[in-house]
Amino acid sequence: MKEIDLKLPDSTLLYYPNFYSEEKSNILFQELIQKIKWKEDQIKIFGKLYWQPRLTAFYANNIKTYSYSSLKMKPLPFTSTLQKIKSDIEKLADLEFTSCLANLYRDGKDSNGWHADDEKELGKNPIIASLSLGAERNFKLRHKSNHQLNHKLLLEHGSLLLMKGETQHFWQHQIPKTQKKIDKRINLTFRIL
Ligand SMILES: O=C(O)CCC(=O)C(=O)O
Ligand SMILES: [Fe+2]
Repeated sequence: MKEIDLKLPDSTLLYYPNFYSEEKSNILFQELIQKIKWKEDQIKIFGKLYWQPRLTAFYANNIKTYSYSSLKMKPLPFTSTLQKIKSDIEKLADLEFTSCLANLYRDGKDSNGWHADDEKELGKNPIIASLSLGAERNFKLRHKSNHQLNHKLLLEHGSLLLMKGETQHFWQHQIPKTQKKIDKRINLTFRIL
């Protein structure tokens, strides 16, 4: 499988543009759009409630909750499709994930603001596997101590991005809004909790 090492400092970022074929990705996209229990959540920022600019769902094979942005997500049991995707990714990454946070970006107005996946429950150097399906979106990275040090990666349909090592310690990432008229995008981030 084609592997692209982004080779950014203080990080390990590996990109697999064709983790799933176009045909397989189309099938998975349709299944996940229908079967995932997508919901709209409110998050609190400095005491004020806002709708999160995307839909989310949380799945796991344990009962550990995931907390971020004042949200506490209780897991649902993995669906068979998610379980299959999880095991495909585990073969490549050579480790086992417990949990999956799913994101649905309905259009270009949906987004995910600057953050690092550095919550305590993920451990010291978390390994996160991020699968993209549907519309392509830009993934932006910036170094925490120098925002001039940044990178842009187009996350393609059927692609997988592995974030490892000290990436979450030194870097933030985001999916910015876009003015372009674009369709839905699903992102699955597999994690160990
Ligand atoms: O949608 C993406 O590619 C990124 C999602 C993300 O960063 C997250 O859920 O923590
Ligand atoms: Fe993230």
